[in-house]
Amino acid sequence: MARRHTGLLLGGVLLGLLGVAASLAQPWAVGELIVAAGEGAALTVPIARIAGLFCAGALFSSLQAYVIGRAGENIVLDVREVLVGRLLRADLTAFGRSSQGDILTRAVTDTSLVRIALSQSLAQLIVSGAGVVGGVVLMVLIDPWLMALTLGCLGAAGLLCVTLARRLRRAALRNREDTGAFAAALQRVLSALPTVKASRAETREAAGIGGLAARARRSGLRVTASSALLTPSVNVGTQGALAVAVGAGMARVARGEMDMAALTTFVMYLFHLVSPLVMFVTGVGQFVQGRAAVQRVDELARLPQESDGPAGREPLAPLAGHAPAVEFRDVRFAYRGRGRAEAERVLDGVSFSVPARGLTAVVGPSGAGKTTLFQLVERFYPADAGRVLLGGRDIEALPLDTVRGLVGYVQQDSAALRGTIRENLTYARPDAGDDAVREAVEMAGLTSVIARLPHGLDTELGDQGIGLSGGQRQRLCIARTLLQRPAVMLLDEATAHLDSDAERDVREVLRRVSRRCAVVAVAHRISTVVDADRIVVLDGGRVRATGTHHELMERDELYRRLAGARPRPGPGLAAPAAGPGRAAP
Ligand SMILES: Nc1ncnc2c1ncn2[C@@H]1O[C@H](COP(=O)(O)OP(=O)(O)OP(=O)(O)O)[C@@H](O)[C@H]1O
Repeated sequence: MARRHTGLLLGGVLLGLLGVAASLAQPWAVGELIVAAGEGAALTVPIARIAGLFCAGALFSSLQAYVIGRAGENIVLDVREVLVGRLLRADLTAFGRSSQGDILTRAVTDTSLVRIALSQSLAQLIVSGAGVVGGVVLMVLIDPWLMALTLGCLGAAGLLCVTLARRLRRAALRNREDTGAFAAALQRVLSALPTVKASRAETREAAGIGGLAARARRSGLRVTASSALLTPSVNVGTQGALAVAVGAGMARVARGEMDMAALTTFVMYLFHLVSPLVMFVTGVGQFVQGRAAVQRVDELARLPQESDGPAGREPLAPLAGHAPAVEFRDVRFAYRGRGRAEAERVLDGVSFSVPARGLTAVVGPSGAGKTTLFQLVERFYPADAGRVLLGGRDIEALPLDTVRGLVGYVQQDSAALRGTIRENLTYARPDAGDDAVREAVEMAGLTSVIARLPHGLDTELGDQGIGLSGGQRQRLCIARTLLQRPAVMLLDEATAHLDSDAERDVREVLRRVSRRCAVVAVAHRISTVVDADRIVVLDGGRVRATGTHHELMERDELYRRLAGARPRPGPGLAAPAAGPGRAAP
């Protein structure tokens, strides 16, 4: 990515090198001034030359700082754009393994450090390195013997710096990780603040997060200690070199092996070497710290991505009428979660089909795999074996965009986003007109709710839709999905938060929608699905029975239990009796 901005970076480096050239010429110009003064010649030209070189040096170095800073901001923008794109298209299994706080730290703070590593410090290294090399070469030309002595002192300081830089890099990486852990812990509690308060866990959490902040401080101090040692070690080296150069140089002048102008020029170069040397070493420090951030950003950018499926976009034609809208054929699936060697199978040979029109309900005990079925239809995860078909076509053979355009999904936790109600409604179809929005709102039974809000459709909601009740949020999500006009609508516990009146309304909505497309609803409350055209009973990742409410009440024991009916007496199903261990309440 830095390579894309080579032009600006090279321009900045060139300006920096011009600045170096101007400052390297300054001691030479001072030497010329001394010679001219010694000979009693006119001083106007040498003084003007020195002034010109000072101004040019200052101009070039400030231009360099601006151009390099600009390249750095451009690089950060590119990195962030790519990161955001990759995060939004990340594979959900891989995404689930990362902590969101750590992702945020990498995307926000580490990318800023990347700028320093890839632009400022890199350019600083090149420019100040050139200043050091240029100065050393000129000093060798003036007096190689004196320069050899000086280099001895600088070399010792250089070795120390390399050791410190290595330590700094390790400390910086550790510090970035500790900062990420702190952010992750903070994000964890902020996203569940009401739970934290209700559990009276504020003090405990504050202590835990405070501990992580203290750990970040400790590794930050190690970074500071290593970088604080870097610059003084160069200073000691250059001061030692200066003392040696002046002492040995004066002895050479006294012996007549060197003239005073040459020694002055040499010492001035040595002074001039200090600044680029310090900058070089600071640049090394920043660069190694930035490299630690680059490594973390790079890891984030490698997050596995969802595959788009076949190239191109297939038109969102309604599904063919003759084929089932959705069909599961012997589907097996297990979540590959964090550090689980052997993932537990969640779906174990599921087969059933959903007609192109009508209401199909999926019921079953908690953990039976109902939500997982929906996740596979949305292609959030691929099936391990078997096939999921959409309108008779294997979803793996359809472009991802087409699959998600055809399928509308109202999640169990009714996700609403920060923004206005209108923005939430048109999220899946930003071009929806007012009439379409009104129709969807009406169908989802939200008209009166919105009419009571102070700004109607333009009322702002907080994070996760704060500002609406759970049931209202759920209906908002239903309206959003309706607006998308999907061929298959998946509703996960769409009536869980509704009272019986609202539930009756939503049931009516589902009935109406199911005349237009296939509706598949997961429900715990059997009352929501009694009038479903077909009910699939899922248990332990397998389809246990299918049929209408009456058929299942007749023949399926689990369904009767879910429906809250009295179990029929039969083998192995004795009516509950109070045993000796059970006390009456
Ligand atoms: N992202 C995930 N990673 C790992 N395991 C998961 C994940 N999501 C669900 N599971 C596991 O898969 C199993 C089925 O979960 P699923 O959410 O499909 O059940 P469900 O029938 O919808 O349950 P409920 O009615 O309680 O919502 C559960 O045992 C659960 O622990």
